[in-house]
Amino acid sequence: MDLSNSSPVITDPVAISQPLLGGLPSNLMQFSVMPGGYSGSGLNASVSRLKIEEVLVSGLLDAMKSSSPRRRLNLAFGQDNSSDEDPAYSAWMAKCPSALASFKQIVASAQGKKIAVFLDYDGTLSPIVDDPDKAVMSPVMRAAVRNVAKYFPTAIVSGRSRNKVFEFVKLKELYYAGSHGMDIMASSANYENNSEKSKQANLFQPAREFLPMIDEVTKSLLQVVSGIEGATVENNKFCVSVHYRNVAEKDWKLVAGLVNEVLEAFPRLKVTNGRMVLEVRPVIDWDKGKAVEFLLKSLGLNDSENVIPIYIGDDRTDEDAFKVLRQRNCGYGILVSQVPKETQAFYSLRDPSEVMEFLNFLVRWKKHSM
Ligand SMILES: O=P(O)(O)OC[C@H]1O[C@H](O[C@H]2O[C@H](CO)[C@@H](O)[C@H](O)[C@H]2O)[C@H](O)[C@@H](O)[C@@H]1O
Repeated sequence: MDLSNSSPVITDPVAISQPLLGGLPSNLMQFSVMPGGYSGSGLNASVSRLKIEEVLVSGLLDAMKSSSPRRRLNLAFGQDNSSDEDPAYSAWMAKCPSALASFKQIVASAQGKKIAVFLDYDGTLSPIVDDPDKAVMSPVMRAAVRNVAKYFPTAIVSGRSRNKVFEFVKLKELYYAGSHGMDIMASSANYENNSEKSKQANLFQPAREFLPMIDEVTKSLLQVVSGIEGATVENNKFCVSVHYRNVAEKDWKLVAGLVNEVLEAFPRLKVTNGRMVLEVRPVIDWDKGKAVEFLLKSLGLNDSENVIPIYIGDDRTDEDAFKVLRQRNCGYGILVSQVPKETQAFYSLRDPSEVMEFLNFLVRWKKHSM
């Protein structure tokens, strides 16, 4: 499929019009990007403004998870079952049951249908670590993903840049959507030695217009956080991450304040809060959910009667994908979490090791049902 002209470039809400979609294949016309968050003639200031309290709460929750004394003790003994004993977690599990325990129901509903697998990267395929450059995927996890891709169309949908996540995953047989879905390679063949022209033809980059702005904001962010110990900035091509995982808690507010200040000069960018990371990205109506819809459509898997998409992710940005699956009333979102969270997912898994187990279950089930 040639997607070379299909990236609708958005410069101005008023300028959004069909001619921009000239080269988009007709079945993908619905994937035009509308500006999200614009209010009237300008941007609502709250769109880009970060709620500093939110940074504190979500950062603290994340920190608590990795530092609770009981969990540290359990980990030291090679087990991590602390959340089993927590009544709040058990109550949550009743609403969002384990995808391992519910495996039979999941595959029963997929009988005679085609499963498509969508996987987030950080916190899903690789454990969360302090240094984002060291978030490698274990060889056993890679083998599990490779096996899954032998039987089911499989895509990685990550906040990382597409190239970076490919460097971690290293599997040419998958589809990749980087930058929170804003950089989609709709053909796995393009990780072979194909020409630049053919690679471009299969790219869908709805925020291409924002590249210079992202480079510019990266420079400003690097400058403002340079004095804060532990703060780092990661350019993810169509979005930027400001990491505060290694920043002293007393300075989290400062980091959030500085990011807010920088964004005053970039009204077409917004910021959201992930796992101890502030994610700056274009204000366009495009997210991981839209990316999943796009991939389903472009891979010929849009038949919701006969295709069961399974999306596994751990982060807030994955909620957009869970929501899409709920709204389509097909497939399952699976949240990776060790703490109760408000979610649109149907099922849960506790950590990447359970994700691997689930993927292995899928492969075994498929082999036996063939
Ligand atoms: O959509 P994802 O693939 O989950 O990407 C979201 C962010 O993931 C990475 O940051 C997270 O993982 C790091 C490594 O474990 C960790 O150090 C950091 O605190 C986490 O937030 C990535 O580095 C970010 O750029 C992504 O936005």
